Amino acid sequence: MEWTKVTVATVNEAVEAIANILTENGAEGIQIEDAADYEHLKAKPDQIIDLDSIPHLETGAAVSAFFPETVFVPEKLPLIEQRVAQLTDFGLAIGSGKVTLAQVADDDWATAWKKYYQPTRLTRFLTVVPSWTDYQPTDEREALIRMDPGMAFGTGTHPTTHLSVQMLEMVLRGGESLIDVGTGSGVLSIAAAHLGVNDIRAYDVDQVAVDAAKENFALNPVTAGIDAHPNDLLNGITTKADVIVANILAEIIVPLIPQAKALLNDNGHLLLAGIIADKEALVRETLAANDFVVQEALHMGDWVALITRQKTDDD
Ligand SMILES: C[S@@+](CC[C@H](N)C(=O)[O-])C[C@H]1O[C@@H](n2cnc3c(N)ncnc32)[C@H](O)[C@@H]1O
Repeated sequence: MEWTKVTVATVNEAVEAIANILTENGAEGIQIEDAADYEHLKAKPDQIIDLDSIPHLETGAAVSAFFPETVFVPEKLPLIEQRVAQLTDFGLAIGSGKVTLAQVADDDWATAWKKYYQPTRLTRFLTVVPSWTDYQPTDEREALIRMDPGMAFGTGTHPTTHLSVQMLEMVLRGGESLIDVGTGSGVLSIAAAHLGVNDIRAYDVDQVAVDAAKENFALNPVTAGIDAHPNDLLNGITTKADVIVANILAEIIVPLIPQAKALLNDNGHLLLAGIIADKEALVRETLAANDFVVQEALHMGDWVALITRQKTDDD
């Protein structure tokens, strides 16, 4: 079968939003090349991957989407171009936003993105591993997150996911309850289970993500019994949790903050990632207005992640 490959030239901060636009318009696979990821990989001496084997960009980012023959892509293009251009209304830089088309054979894209996705050590104890490799832990304390990302965001190697897993490792001690808002491929729930959380609820507004998360939970013995559910943020959720984690764009985090305030147990933590540096002030203002204090800020490239908790009488 032949596929139409639509590539949008962009920059790091718009990658996720553009991938969403392409998926919503019928793409059945997404491939992301991001110079920021490659820079990040280059900086990590403990990386397991063969860097020379990775196709990469020197600057900027490119999001490619693969459309099956059943989709007439030229008809979709004006809408895709318009929606990409509108991302600037949300304060996202989109780079050139130039859209190009190519015809590719089935095997080309299936193997291209898999080649780019290699075992990656996210923290000292957690390594994310594509489900089709037979990678084994190098020491007894290394736990594996096995993933087939399918169409959902989150191979586990994106800087915002990386920061989220680091926050989980810093905050969790074992035995907590946790809500994963915007679970995507389920990677953060799997990480949380490895770190000892025994009550996990995973939600995503996108049914494709919910299905991918369920499949990935089944791939990992540690999350084998856990379910994922469709839900918009925390609307309608009434059961409290010790930790709420969300790796979503800042604009979506803002309405989440008051919801999280109502659903956190005493001494609980709200962990926020997916915040581009320009939006950090907006998120911090909303946190302060809802009586959260920022305990720690983590940075990777232009991305910021915040470990927060409710204010106490001692603050
Ligand atoms: C950046 S991805 C993060 C995926 C994964 N948690 C990770 O860290 O790799 C953001 C996810 O949030 C989901 N999302 C976006 N808006 C949402 C909303 N209003 N409610 C729930 N999920 C949402 C998207 O569908 C996407 O799967």
